[in-house]
Amino acid sequence: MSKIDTLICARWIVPVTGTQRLLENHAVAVHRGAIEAVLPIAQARERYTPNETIELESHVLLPGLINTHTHAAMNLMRGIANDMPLMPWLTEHIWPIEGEFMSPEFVADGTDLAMAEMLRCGTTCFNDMYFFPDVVADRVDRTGMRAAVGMIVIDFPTVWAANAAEYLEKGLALRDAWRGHSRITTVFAPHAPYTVSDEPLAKIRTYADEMDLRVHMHVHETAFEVADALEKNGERPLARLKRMGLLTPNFLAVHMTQLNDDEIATCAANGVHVLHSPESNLKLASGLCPVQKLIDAGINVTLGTDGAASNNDLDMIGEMRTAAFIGKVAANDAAAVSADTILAMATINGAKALGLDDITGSITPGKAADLCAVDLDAIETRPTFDPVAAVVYNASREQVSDTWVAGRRLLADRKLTTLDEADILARAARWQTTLSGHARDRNNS
Ligand SMILES: CSC[C@H]1O[C@@H](n2cnc3c(O)ncnc32)[C@H](O)[C@@H]1O
Ligand SMILES: [Zn+2]
Repeated sequence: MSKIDTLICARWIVPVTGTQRLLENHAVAVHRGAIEAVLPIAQARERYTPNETIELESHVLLPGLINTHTHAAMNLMRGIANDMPLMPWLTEHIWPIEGEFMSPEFVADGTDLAMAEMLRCGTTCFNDMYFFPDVVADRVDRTGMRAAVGMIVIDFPTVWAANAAEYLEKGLALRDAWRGHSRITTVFAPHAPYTVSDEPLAKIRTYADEMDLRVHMHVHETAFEVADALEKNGERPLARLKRMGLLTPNFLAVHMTQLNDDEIATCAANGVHVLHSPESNLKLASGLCPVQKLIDAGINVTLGTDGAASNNDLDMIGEMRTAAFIGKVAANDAAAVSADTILAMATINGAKALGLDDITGSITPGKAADLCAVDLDAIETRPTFDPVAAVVYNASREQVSDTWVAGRRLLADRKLTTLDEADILARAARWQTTLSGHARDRNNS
C-alpha cells in the first residue's frame, strides 16, 4: 500500500487525451500536487492509503477548465455599459472609467471577484491581460490558481505606465519577479493592432523570439478594425503582423472573427493559436469566428470568456455550450464543433496555447492535479447517456462541485477554500457605489 494525499473516486472520468474517451468508476490518485495514477476504484482502494478520499458518486471528473482570454479585474465593470459595439463601448465607457478609477485596489478586488467566479465554474487556469499585472500575479499566488499574466503594452499612457518603453520595462520586471513559479507564467500582451505601433511590436517580437514567450493580442475582432486599418495603412492587421514576423507558434490571436481563406492558411502555416471568445463576440455583435474551418486547417483553437464587462460572465461551462452552438451555425453543419471538440478546446488546447501542456489540460499521470467535478445528478442532466455531451450541452456552472489546482481543493462542495466570499462581495459592493454615479452619467449623456 502506498501513501498518497488524496484519492478521488468518480462515477465518470474524462481524461481528454490518451486512448480512453470515458472511464467509468475510476479513481485519480493525487500526491504532492500531481496525478499519480488513474485506475479502477477497486484497484485504487487496494493499492493506496490516502490521507483523504473523496467520493463523487454521480459526478464526472474533468481536467480543470482553461480560460484563455480574460481581463479578470473587469468583473467590477460587469453590466456597466451594455448593448453597443466594441469601439463606442471602449472609447465612451470602459476606457474613461479605467482612466479615472484604475488602481492596485481595483485590480486586487476585481481579480478576486473574478477568481471566485472562475473557480465556481471549474476553471483552474486563466490567461489575463490587464493593468497592474503585478497585482494580478500576487492575487493568483495567494488564491492558488494557475495563470498566465499579461505583460501589457498599449500606445497611450495609463496609471500603470507612461509609454511603450515603460510598459515593456515593467513587463520584463514582472517576468523576472515570477520566473520559476510553479503556477504563474508571464506572456506579452500587446492590446491590439490598432493600439500598438510598430516600434513596441517589433521589440515584443524580438523579446518573444529570444525568450520563447507567448504574445497574446486582440486581432481582427471586428469588421471595423479591419476596414479602418485598410483605410489608414492600406494593410489588413494580420498582414501587418505577418510582415513584422509576429505570426509564430508563440502568437495567441484573440477573437479572429474577420478572416479570409488566405489568412486562415497563413495562421495554420505559422502555428498561430486562436483564442475564441464567442459570447463577447456575440454580445458586442463583433462577428463569428469560423471555428470548424480553423480546426480543419490544423489551427489550435481554445476557449476564453473575455472580460465580464463584455460577456457578461466568466462561465466556461456556458461558454462551451455557446461555442458549440454558434460553431455549428458558422459552419452550417450540425456535426461541426462537437462536444468532444469543445471540451478539448476548453482544456488541452488551452494548455497547448499557453505552453503548459506538459503540466495541465488533461487527466494524465505526471501532470498537475488540476481538476474539476460536475455533479450530473440533477433534473437538468438526467438521463445521462453521454457525460461529455451533458457537460457541454446542458449542464450549468452551479453543478460544478469541486475544483482542484495542483492537488489543492480550492472549491470544496461549492465552498471556496482560499477566498472569502463575504469579503469579496463587500468589496464589490463598495466599487459598485464608487462607479455607479459615473455609469449613470455616461448612460444618460
Ligand atoms: C491593456 S489592458 C486590456 C485592455 O483591453 C480592454 N478590453 C477589454 N475587452 C476588450 C475587447 O473585447 N477588445 C478590445 N479591448 C478590450 C480593457 O478594457 C483594457 O483597457
Ligand atoms: Zn479581450
